[in-house]
Amino acid sequence: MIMERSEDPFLVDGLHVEGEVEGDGGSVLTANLVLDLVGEVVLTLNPNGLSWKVVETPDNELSASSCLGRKSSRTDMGINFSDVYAVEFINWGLIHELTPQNASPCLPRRYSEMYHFTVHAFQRSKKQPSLWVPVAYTFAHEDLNTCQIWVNRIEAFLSRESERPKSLLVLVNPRSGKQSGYRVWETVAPIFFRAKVKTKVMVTQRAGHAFDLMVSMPDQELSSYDGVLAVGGDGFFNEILNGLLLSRHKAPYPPAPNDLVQAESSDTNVLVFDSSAKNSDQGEVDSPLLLNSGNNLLQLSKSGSEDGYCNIDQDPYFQLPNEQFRFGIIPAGSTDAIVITTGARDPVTSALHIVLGKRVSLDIAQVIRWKKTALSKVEPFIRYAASFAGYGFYGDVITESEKYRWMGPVRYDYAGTKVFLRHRSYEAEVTYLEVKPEVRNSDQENAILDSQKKSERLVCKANCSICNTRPDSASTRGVASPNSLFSDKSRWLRSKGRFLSIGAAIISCRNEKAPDGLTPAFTFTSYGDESVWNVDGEMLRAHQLSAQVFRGLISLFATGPDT
Ligand SMILES: Nc1ncnc2c1ncn2[C@@H]1O[C@H](COP(=O)(O)OP(=O)(O)OP(=O)(O)O)[C@@H](O)[C@H]1O
Repeated sequence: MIMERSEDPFLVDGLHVEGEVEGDGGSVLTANLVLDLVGEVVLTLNPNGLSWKVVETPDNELSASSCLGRKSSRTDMGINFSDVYAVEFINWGLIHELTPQNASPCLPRRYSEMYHFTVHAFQRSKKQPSLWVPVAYTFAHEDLNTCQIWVNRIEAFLSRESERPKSLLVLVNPRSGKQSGYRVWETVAPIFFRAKVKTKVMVTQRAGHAFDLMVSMPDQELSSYDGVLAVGGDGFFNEILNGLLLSRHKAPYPPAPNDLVQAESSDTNVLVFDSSAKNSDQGEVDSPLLLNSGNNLLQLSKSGSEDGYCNIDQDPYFQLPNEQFRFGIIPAGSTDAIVITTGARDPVTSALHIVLGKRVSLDIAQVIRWKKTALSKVEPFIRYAASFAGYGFYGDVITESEKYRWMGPVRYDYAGTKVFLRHRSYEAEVTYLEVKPEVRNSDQENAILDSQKKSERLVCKANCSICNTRPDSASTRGVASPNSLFSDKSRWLRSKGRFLSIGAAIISCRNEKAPDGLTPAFTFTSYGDESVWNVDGEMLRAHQLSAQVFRGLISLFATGPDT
């Protein structure tokens, strides 16, 4: 390798910024620049990122970086492109060039005027590593051209990070939490601006507005975005999720409770799913989308899909599951359960994860209300939930808490305590699919045991190796549906009696501790008339209901620290 040093301020060894990189250590570009608050540094760009070394002069022995909370230049010598979300050319301006020796780091230092550019990245909060905070490094040089070349080269490397979004639809609920949705958006908007992510921001005017927007948005327009962000809480995210999925997700329903008839079997717990049985209310469904489960099973068998997922009439523009289109949440609500289960509850951390293009697959439950009261006709009504569907205690808490919305987030504590003290129980009948443990090889078994040792509460938030290497990995990457299990008559179990509560939490991807424990489908009949379900913070009144989980149905911009 021939190393050439020219009059050019850059030392270039085997430089191919747009292509393969050759050379010792892959160094691409090196130059002397001034790092703001530090002094002169030798800055090097390599395919993975930037690194710098302080040029030792008597004047810059000490860095004053601690004034801005930045690590000392002596320990913080580099940054990976995967952690850089923007580079900005700032033009001519003041640079805090040197810290006089022995001076207090926070005293004014020597200023120079130069051209400069800023590299924006994140660092983990020292107190709470799951929180990310933005950090900026400003480099300066007297020559305009030098700065521009650095900016162009860094931008070229950043543009290779193909997972990062370029265009997002942002829906803001001004009423979220303590009425702070818009303020939260204003806090994080500069991060998107710097990262050059185009945002179309819509502030909702009323409850249901986000739902209507998503339902009516043409698929072509939807596909022009890399994702949709909810600036709000779980209820608001739920509106967006439902607005998007309701007309676009096409799959067979789980069986209605009516479709499950008791088997003439000695085992009274075993139920048989009778796919030929006519639903007593058949014919009373008017919506073409809301077919009864019998019809859906017919479609399933006609589709001939091996995995049981019925891809009927998929829209040419917006397919589901959709790897490219992601949902995102900037938490601004009262509970923010989905953000908490997938990462850190902090708007800035979320925004940084989003611009860096982090991704997790999210399991989504489809909840179908068949009957509202014992006497009502079949009224199939669909809802999707990303975190939770619960009846009994949970339904009563949401009902009670609505009376105290004026209290803000504390309403849940207040309503929860009140409902708990009532100690009610609820009569119901539940049938559910038994999920048999899958046979794993010893490596997978060991990996699971290891992760369990590390943390009892460890949750798999990504398309992790264990989930991806499971024997049924095809069905865990988004095409999963328990429909293929519906016809397995031996798997339906029934439970009848009084319950304090019935709930199902849906957690992103899979919990490694219980990969086989997630009930993929259940049906429910209450003995009383209507019961209230809490479906991701929305009240759903139902007498008969069934639900199924679709694994990895949507992609989410991760907000988690470990993704
Ligand atoms: N402009 C608006 N005015 C009044 N209500 C709105 C408006 N926009 C949205 N909403 C409604 O506000 C409800 C609650 O919003 P959101 O989920 O953001 O906050 P939250 O209830 O405080 O938080 P969480 O759901 O996490 O407990 C949503 O169900 C939505 O329908």
